[in-house]
Amino acid sequence: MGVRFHKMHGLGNDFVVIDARVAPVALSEPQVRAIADRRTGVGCDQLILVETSTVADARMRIFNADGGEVGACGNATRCVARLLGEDVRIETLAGILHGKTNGTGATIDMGQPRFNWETIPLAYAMDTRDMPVGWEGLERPTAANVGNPHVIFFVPDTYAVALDAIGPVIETDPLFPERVNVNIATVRTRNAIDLRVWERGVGLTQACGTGACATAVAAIRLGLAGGPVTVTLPGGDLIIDWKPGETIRMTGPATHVYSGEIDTGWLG
Ligand SMILES: N[C@H](CCC[C@H](N)C(=O)O)C(=O)O
Repeated sequence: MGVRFHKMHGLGNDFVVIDARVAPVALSEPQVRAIADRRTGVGCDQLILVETSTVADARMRIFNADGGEVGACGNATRCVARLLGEDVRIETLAGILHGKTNGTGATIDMGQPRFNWETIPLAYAMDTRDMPVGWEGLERPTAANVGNPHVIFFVPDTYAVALDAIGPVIETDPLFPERVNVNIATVRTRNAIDLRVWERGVGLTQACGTGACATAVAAIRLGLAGGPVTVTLPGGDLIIDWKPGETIRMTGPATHVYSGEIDTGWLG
């Protein structure tokens, strides 16, 4: 008797999705890490548990590859929407999200962004539009919470930044009590942004849906862009639409690769 799962991804940000609505599944942090391991496990950036909900069509729980449970995952939300149906409401730790599937993906209403330092959260008060901090040449970022914490640096060339080196330093800086997702963005036009992300609890990913949301919203808030914004990540494009006072709409692909079964004997 094993645990059935769906291997899915959004622009290469990949997931093991376990539908636990019929038979509940409880996984410890070490078990999540074991499943996420790309050599000895199935391999994924995040493990997603789909459970029953009393307030929505289903509840989505999100676990990073390091085993930690977090509040939001944009790319996985599109994948879960495709599993659930055409027009769905998904309960998450960050609130109830509304999703509509289309041809090869989905549009998700990701809720309203938050900007106050306490909501990011930061360890002490500061203006999150232009933060008086810096790390090895990356200066004056901005921050947003879109169900999870993001710090965003606007730079001339995102691909010139050694994100694999500086990402973990910023992710674990004491300024961020819950750690943080690190976004390095280049605004190409008012409707086009290049983005790379060092994800909290994972590392470099091919795409980050909440990172694209946080970055597009930050650019619009700072007057650098106007919605809808095409955010180009290493894995491809997401379309983010937002105006101040509105909720964020994210549109992009969601791919089902295969379904399989994890041997619970191995899982321990
Ligand atoms: N690493 C994120 C969760 C997954 C976000 C990303 N995969 C997305 O598509 O939004 C965090 O710890 O908040």
